[in-house]
Amino acid sequence: MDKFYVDPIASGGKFRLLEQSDLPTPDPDLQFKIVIVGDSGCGKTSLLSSYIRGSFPTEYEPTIFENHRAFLQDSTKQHILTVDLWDTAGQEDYERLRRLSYQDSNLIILAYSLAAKDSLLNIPEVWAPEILGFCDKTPIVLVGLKSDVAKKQVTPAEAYNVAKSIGAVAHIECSAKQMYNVDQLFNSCVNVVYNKHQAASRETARDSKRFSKGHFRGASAVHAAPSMSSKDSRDDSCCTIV
Ligand SMILES: Nc1nc2c(ncn2[C@@H]2O[C@H](COP(=O)(O)OP(=O)(O)OP(=O)(O)O)[C@@H](O)[C@H]2O)c(=O)[nH]1
Repeated sequence: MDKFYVDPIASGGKFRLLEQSDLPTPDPDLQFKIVIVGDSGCGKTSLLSSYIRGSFPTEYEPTIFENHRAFLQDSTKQHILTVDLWDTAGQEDYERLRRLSYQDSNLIILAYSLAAKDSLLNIPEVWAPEILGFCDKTPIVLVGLKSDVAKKQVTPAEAYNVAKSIGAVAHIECSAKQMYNVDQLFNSCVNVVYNKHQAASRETARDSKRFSKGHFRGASAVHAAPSMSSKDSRDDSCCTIV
């Protein structure tokens, strides 16, 4: 069995993280929000630091809440994406605050530590139900952190089964400490949000073409329009807390 998998929606493009100093104008309609959640101490903050700053934090400080804005360019250099990365608290004390983070998210990175079996067991027990409660249409990427540890407590088969059971679009192992697979993880995540956005734009363009050609004239148009709009709202992966 493969250690990792990446569904087609999480692959295809290559996105390069840009320095703030050489930043061309970002595309205003290509703005995405990615939230990372998982057990306290599983390595979420270190992963984000490793990706954005290229450095591994030496001290552990429990996160309450933190945001990072990243700009990425696609390989054709036609688009600049704005990606807001939301770091959340794994600690129970900050549960209420964390739950506010899910609003309008385009993707959830659900993290566990390869050095702590409980953190994987908590994926279906704690984290998947919490995510489903707030944004049941938002895609999930499962990530196993601390892949550098000598004694792993999680087997590839166990992680694979959990990933499949929660419907994750990808499962990847990373090490923030060794910078292993970190760029690949975020590239997959950005592919998911970008591919979904492009698919939705193509759908909208097709719909307006059909309307402009008059395909929805007459009685059938009255029925077709509402069902299309309800499908659009189901396909929109953002979640809203009410
Ligand atoms: N060996 C190893 N240790 C890591 C790695 N990533 C993080 N750690 C260590 O794990 C501990 C917790 O890391 P954090 O990134 O702060 O964990 P967190 O998930 O953000 O924790 P909370 O803020 O409490 O939710 C720290 O002592 C890190 O040094 C890694 O890739 N390998």
